[in-house]
Amino acid sequence: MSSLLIDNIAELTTNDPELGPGVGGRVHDAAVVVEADRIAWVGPASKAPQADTRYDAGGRALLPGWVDSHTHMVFAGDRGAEFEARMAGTAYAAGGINVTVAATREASDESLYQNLVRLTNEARRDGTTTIETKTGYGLTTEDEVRSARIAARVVDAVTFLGAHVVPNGTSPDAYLDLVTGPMLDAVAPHVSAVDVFCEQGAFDEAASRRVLETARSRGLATRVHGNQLGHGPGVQLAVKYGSLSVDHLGFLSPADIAALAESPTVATVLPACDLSTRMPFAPARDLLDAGATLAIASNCNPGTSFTNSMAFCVATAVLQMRLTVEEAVRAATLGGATALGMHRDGWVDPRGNAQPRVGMVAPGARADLHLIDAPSASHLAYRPGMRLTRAVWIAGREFGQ
Ligand SMILES: N=CN[C@@H](CCC(=O)O)C(=O)O
Ligand SMILES: [Zn+2]
Repeated sequence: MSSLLIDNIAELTTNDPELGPGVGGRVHDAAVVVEADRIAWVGPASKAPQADTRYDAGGRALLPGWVDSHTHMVFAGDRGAEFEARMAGTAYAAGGINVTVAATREASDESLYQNLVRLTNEARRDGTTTIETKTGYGLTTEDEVRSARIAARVVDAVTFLGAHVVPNGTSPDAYLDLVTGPMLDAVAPHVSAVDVFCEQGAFDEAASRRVLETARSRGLATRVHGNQLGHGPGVQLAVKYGSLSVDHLGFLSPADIAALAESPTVATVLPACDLSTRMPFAPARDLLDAGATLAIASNCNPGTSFTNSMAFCVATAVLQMRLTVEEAVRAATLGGATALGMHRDGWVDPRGNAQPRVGMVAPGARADLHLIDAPSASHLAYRPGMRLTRAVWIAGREFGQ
């Protein structure tokens, strides 16, 4: 088994309190040894063991790769005109999803696959080493299974979002029966979780409850799109049903924040989406101060957030949501891993391979690393909009820049 020593690291973010102080577990003048797909050793460069090969980090900062725990990247078509209208004053509404549904149904398998590969390559080049994506632009049994199968070839986690919106020309009751019945049966073998868009114009409290209850009764993990466009029951349902995460969170009551603070359900904020829809920023500061586990994700999709730049999301979370750099980096790495249940060893990827934990740089973790062209992680927010990625390793292999 060949080993790689990365040394001359000015600042290493480990996210491991046993390795360094603060929420980032930072180590200065550090080195890391990678063996095959895992981290074998982490510590001060002066104590680093020998390895087969050496990479000189050149006094730069090394971080865990980004874990993007919320995207919708199996789609076709473009909604630039809708975005332009929104910037001219038209409010975002859930109904826009059906525009992408129509284009996605029309697209060939190959073009959906190629679009997903293009988007995931963009993300990986920019330091994202773990990617979740959702179905939800097919909304027939055949199109949802197709989306899940295509996603399973490319990403690390696939979530079934048949309950995204009621497709045009279908009755809400009939669709709910389908999405909690035959459609779920057909898609379940290809996904690791079920999501529901609990919002006005999508699925109300009773319908969302039924989606979550059915998924739970089948032993599937759940997630919720909640409290995006207004106050609503999304957070409370996610907590009640033990969902892995509830995502968006622009409109939270004190009781919602308290519920998340006391629950293992991860609060996932989506700063690029808040910006791109001109909605209020989710109260990430309040959530952290209350004690909730926080994740930051891109929500890359053609309607509300057409970016997969986690660095942009982190910069926005620092500059606009009042997080410290360490907090934002942790939320975009270990926070995302927790939201996906990948912060522990042994999670199974869509190809059926058991994987080591992600989201930290610690012995035994997957060797997912992101070297930036800066002496410290602070530059991610200090130099907003700059592409700082210098090198990326995914499971120990360097990803081409
Ligand atoms: N909110 C629901 N789904 C996506 C938007 C999908 C779309 O508009 O196409 C989201 O997370 O923002
Ligand atoms: Zn989403």
